[in-house]
Amino acid sequence: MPSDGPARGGTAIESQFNGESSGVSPSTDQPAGTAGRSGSQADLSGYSAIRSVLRIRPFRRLWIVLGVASFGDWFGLLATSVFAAAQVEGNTAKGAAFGGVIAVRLLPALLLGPVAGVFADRFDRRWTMVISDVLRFVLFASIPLYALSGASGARVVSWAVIATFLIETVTLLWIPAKEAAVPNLIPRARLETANQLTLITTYGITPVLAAVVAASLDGIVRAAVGDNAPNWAEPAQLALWFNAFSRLATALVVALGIKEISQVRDGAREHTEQSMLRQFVEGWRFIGKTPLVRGLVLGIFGAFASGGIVIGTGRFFADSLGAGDAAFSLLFGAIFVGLAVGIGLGPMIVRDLSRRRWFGMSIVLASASVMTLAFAIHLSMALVGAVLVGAGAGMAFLAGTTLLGGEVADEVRGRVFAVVQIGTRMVLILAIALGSLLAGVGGSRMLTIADLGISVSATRLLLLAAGAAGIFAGISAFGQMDDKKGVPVLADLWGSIRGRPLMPAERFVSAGLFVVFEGGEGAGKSTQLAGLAERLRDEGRDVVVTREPGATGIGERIRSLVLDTAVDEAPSPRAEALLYAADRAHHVATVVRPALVRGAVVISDRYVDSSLAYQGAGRTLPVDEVSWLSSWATGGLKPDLVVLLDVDPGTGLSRVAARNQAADRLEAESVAFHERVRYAFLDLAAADPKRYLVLDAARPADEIAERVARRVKDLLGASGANPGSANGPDIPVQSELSPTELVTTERT
Ligand SMILES: Nc1ncnc2c1ncn2[C@@H]1O[C@H](COP(=O)(O)OP(=O)(O)OP(=O)(O)O)[C@@H](O)[C@H]1O
Ligand SMILES: Cc1cn([C@H]2C[C@H](O)[C@@H](COP(=O)(O)O)O2)c(=O)[nH]c1=O
Repeated sequence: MPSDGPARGGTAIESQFNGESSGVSPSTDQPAGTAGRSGSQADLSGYSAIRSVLRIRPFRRLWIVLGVASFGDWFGLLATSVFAAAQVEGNTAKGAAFGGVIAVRLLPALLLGPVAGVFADRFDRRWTMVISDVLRFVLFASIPLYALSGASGARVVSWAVIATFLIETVTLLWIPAKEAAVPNLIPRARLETANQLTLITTYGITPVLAAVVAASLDGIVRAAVGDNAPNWAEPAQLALWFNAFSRLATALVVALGIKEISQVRDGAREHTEQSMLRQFVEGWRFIGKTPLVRGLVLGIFGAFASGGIVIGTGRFFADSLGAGDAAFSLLFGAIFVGLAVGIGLGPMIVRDLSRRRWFGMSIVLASASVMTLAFAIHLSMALVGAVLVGAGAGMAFLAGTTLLGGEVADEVRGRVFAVVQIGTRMVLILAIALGSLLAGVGGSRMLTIADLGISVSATRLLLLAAGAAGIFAGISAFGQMDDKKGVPVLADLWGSIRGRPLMPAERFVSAGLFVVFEGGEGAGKSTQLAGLAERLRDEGRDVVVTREPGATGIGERIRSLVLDTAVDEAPSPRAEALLYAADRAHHVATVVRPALVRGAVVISDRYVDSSLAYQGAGRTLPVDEVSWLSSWATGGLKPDLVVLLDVDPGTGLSRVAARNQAADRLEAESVAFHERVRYAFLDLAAADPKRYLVLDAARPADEIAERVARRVKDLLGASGANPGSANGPDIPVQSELSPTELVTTERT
């Protein structure tokens, strides 16, 4: 089986990029779930992202030799099987020889796999790779050499089987060493692109190329040397020689050209002091105890199990559609097309979606598509389903490998990869075997429901069950790994596709209460806010009175920029929205949050809703964009209570005019503008009545003050906000944005 999988980068060693990294510094402290992505990465187009990855010399060299070796492996896989079959006479013997070589390739993983990862974490990975490749060179070359020695066909096949077993055993040591080493060559930000590149090379380009070359090799050889070609020029033997020398080339390049692979970090050195048994046990313990890794492993196994069922039942399924072998090949091809689409285009589609979420969602997509196959009544439906199965599986594979590389520590990476690699093989083989066995045994029954004749076949029931199991695995993986708990999944996906993923609320513990006064011009906010503060202070509470814009030094300057008509140049609507957001970000970070943490009652004259009403409805900017901006600026902090003083713009503006001060830039806006603002406020309140207290601002000020005080008192009773203490209570009170409320677009 081709042995070079994706690169799983995580921690980069800066010195490796000297002169070649185009100044991108590696990052080791990205938040969970973002492995493989960063702002800079997201900004790069697919082509320039690939170019920037290939500028990293050690990775470029490795990618080239791995491409050649992968071609050699596919070529070798085809060749060894055909070669073995060619050595014996009769269909049964040929079939046994062909199948024997394939089966023997899978066997070592089952027997020796569990210890392979320990080698990768224990010994120098470069030399593990080099020695493994030299051994593989010798073993691959030994098969055609033995055939040339004149040994009987049966002996040659026996040796081919033994050599293949040994090659696969050595490969088991090589894969985890390579997988665990490559992440150290690539900065996290470029990991996903590196994985795309290696996956497409390994599972897309090289197998196709190998199949084409294998199919045309016979003709090429005959054209070159005529019909009496010497034994060594037999296509199968040539393929084995190529496979052998490609491994020698890999060994040489890794030994002499990619010395960076040998670099070991301190943590890894400590572990080499442990016994192999201890390291082995610790590897399993790590997988069992770490939710992320557990989720990844479960998800990958689930996806491979449903994939295996699809492959195992493929032929029966094609028959159930009334189509034959051609349909089976088409379906198989459709899955590969889907895989390529998922791996190649997936990241461009989902953009900055959390990779942890993407992983679970992709498994659910693949599994749901498996389920739809069960209901396909026409080949065209089945083809669409098969493309989606492939796309989901491809995206899950890419996300999973990137996450494993980016978030599993270097010192256990080899063991984790070994478990994944062995587990997937076992699950795949079992699922294929079980799928074809059950589909064959189960046959198909015709049920008549009402007047409809419905064919219920075991194949379709199996597909249904596999899809359901896959969905279960995907949802479980999602639950274990989710790094944006509570943020609505579909809205997050949709937002990400549009370039605006939702953010989880920033973690912080509030011990206070956050009250905001909102309303149009002259509604009486300042009057009410001052009254409430006074009452609370009289009760001995720690009260912080603040406002937007202009509560801080920076805020004051922003206030002047947006409102002061003496500043000649009026900001454009988008600039205005950004300025308010900047004021808010600074205000929340330096005034509001610290006060809430301390246990104070924070009362603010205006907050996020003003932006939604004025910049959104008033200036007619897209409200969801303004909302996203504010969410980002505040880290998702929402008030506990919004007191909306609803006023007719005519009344409010006349109160303002009575002050005999020059109108600021927004007060000077048209009545229609202020009407839009008023109704936007009312809409916001209607969408979340529990959080709002809407009062008629035309009522007497005292009456309004009473109503506000009563509501705040209730809240203070419920929240336990700290009266007068400079230190918050030990028990945190949740004042954070409830995640479902992040999508303020929904309410507007
Ligand atoms: N309920 C009320 N009835 C009548 N007048 C009021 C009432 N509340 C406040 N006022 C008066 O209306 C004017 C504006 O009040 P205030 O400054 O409190 O409003 P505001 O909403 O803060 O205004 P701005 O939008 O300019 O910030 C003041 O002169 C105030 O005395
Ligand atoms: C926070 C915020 C405010 N505005 C507008 C609303 C008012 O016209 C002024 C603030 O003046 P006030 O006398 O302090 O009420 O700014 C806005 O347009 N967008 C916002 O986010």
